[in-house]
Amino acid sequence: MADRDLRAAVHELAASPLLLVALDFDGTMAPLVDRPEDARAIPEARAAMLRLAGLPETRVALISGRSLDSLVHVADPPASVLLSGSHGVESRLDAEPRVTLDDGERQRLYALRAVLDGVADSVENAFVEVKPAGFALHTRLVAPEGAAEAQRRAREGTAAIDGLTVRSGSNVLEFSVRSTTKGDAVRMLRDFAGAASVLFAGDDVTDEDGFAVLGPGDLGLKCGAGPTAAEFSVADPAAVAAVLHELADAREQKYS
Ligand SMILES: O=P(O)(O)OC[C@H]1O[C@H](O[C@H]2O[C@H](CO)[C@@H](O)[C@H](O)[C@H]2O)[C@H](O)[C@@H](O)[C@@H]1O
Repeated sequence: MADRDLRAAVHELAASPLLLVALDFDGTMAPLVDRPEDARAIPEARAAMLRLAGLPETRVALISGRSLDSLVHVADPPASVLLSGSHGVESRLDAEPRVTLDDGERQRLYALRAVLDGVADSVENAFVEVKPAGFALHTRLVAPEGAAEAQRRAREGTAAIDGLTVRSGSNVLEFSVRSTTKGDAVRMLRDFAGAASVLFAGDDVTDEDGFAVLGPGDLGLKCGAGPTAAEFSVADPAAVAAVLHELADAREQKYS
């Protein structure tokens, strides 16, 4: 870690009373890969997550756009790690998670599925990922013109369905019948943990909602290039892991 300002901020954060370390998964802990089910945290990031989760007065959370099931599959977090999935729709907070959709939401979900399946079936290598309150149309393996066309048709075909939240991510277009964001997830997890300070790390456009709700005493860490509301940016998941290990070192000293 070469950035002195970031190092100073990490050491300040380490001195906080109850600390929440909230981490996005894909692109932040894990490099992006072709098939969502193959993504895994790099070993250094996983080790940092486990170190921090074992420290006193420190809660670790994963905040992901993935469904909880998918997040658990790829991240394999210990039970003490708090989870927020589907962009804030689902959560696992020291207890079994559950999402119950109302009738209207269920009907919108069926209508959504019909449109997105139609698009994916007609575009080679496009596929739909199922989540409890929505779907992700993946186009990473589709040729660029085909990907743009698939996303255009998906937007057009779902335009008549009320109350949808549509998010564009990395080679993915996501649709949800709920409008929660990662900002809602950060707020909820901060309250649940009773955290005095929060570190939130993320890489994608949807993580900007999480950075936007951070305040004084918190630390926002963007992974990768591009405009961001986060206070600091680092290059890649390895650099995120280095920051997390620095935080764990400093926090271990505080409690030794
Ligand atoms: O909030 P995150 O944890 O960053 O999740 C965002 C989306 O991640 C997954 O899709 C992305 O990663 C895949 C695996 O590397 C990649 O194949 C895909 O192109 C990316 O968009 C996940 O599949 C989505 O459900 C998440 O919303």
